[in-house]
Amino acid sequence: MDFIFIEELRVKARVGIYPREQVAAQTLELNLTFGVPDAAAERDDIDDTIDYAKVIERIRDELGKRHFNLIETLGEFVVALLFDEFNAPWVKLRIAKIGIMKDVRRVGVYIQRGRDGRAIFDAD
Ligand SMILES: Nc1nc2c(c(=O)[nH]1)N=C([C@H](O)[C@@H](O)CO)CN2
Repeated sequence: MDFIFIEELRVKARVGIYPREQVAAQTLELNLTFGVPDAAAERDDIDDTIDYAKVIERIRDELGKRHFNLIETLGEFVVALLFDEFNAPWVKLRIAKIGIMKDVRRVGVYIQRGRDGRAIFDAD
């Protein structure tokens, strides 16, 4: 399996348990890796792979119109989007809030999963 990675993607989203986080969007940083079929590289055709530009567009679009209490729930939503809309066989996702707590640069969630529910292996 080959892997596509998207690093340090900045996305605006409303996420958090506090009232101010429910009304105001904050910037999240996403690091995302997902599996793609080896056949894509062989045929050199965008239709055989997962278009990372479309992935970014869909994440921005969906996160822009919802509120999540927990960063974990937001993370599971993004992973489900990759499985359900893009048929990704394997996903690794790290999502961080930036600078929201004193003396903490980033805080967030890390999810790694195969579409069948198992963590198959690590892409690193
Ligand atoms: N496990 C979690 N703990 C906390 C979360 C969360 O999403 N998952 N969120 C918050 C607040 O919204 C925080 O971001 C405000 O500083 C606190 N704990």
